[in-house]
Amino acid sequence: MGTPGQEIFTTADGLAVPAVTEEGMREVDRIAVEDTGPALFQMMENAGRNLALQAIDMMGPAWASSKVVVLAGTGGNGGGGICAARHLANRGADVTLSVTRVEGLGEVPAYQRHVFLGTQGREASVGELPADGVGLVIDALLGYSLKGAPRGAALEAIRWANACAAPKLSLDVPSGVNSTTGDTPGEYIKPAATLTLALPKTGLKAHLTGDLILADIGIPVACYQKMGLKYQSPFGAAYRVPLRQSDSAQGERAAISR
Ligand SMILES: NC(=O)C1=CN([C@@H]2O[C@H](COP(=O)(O)OP(=O)(O)OC[C@H]3O[C@@H](n4cnc5c(N)ncnc54)[C@H](O)[C@@H]3O)[C@@H](O)[C@H]2O)[C@H](O)CC1
Ligand SMILES: [K+]
Repeated sequence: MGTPGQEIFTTADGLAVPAVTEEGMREVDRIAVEDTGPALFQMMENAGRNLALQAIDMMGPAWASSKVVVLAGTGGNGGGGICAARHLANRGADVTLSVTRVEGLGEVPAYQRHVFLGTQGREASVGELPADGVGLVIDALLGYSLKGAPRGAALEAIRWANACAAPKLSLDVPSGVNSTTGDTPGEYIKPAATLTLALPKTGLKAHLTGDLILADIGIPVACYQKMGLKYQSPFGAAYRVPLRQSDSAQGERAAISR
């Protein structure tokens, strides 16, 4: 379920965390949904809440007066972004949500949007997004189900984000990056940080992710054991922990910054 490549992900304490391919992560999801839990609604809520907290950390003390733009796709990745948009708006942040195709939203992401619509947050199409004054862009366009080069409304949103000077925070995987291989078949987001869910993905190369943070979405150890993964929880008392990658690109980055 892990490898290709020699990706080794470790916490600051040196604990190794197993990486999974798209197929491996789908299997985690399947076991959770059909057997151990949590349900998709719960996992997405945990993802979105962690994402909102990470966004607040990135914006610093001025977060409540910063403009946040949340770019959301139609699938599970978008659902986490919409959930984060609600948590931020509930706290009085200035949030604009842009969903690529509202009519294409899956059931759980559509429910997340229904809840978001009860907040003070705004919705806008990509063409209506502010050109400047944005403090943070949350990238929840495409996750581990990316197939080929981004196209259509997702591509338009990636282009808008890449032209925007604000730092980006990607959910699970930078949109446009293949979560298994790290390939970029077309345009892709270049984030300052990536918050990945449950387990790191094999394609999360250091030169693509910015800071890499792992978020707990409530999956029990039994789920990973059923997959035969050697897993020890890296979270301790936290819900988010920074990870280090030891792929060759990180070596290159370290060499450049020395
Ligand atoms: N256990 C977990 O880790 C959980 C992860 N979650 C998040 O869900 C996504 C995966 O969700 P999924 O619905 O499978 O798909 P995506 O959101 O990645 O993609 C949505 C949608 O995008 C379309 N698409 C695919 N390729 C392209 C392309 N090249 N251009 C344009 N559009 C494209 C396609 O139609 C897809 O359906 C995972 O990454 C996590 O963020 C859940 O929150 C729950 C548990
Ligand atoms: K993403």
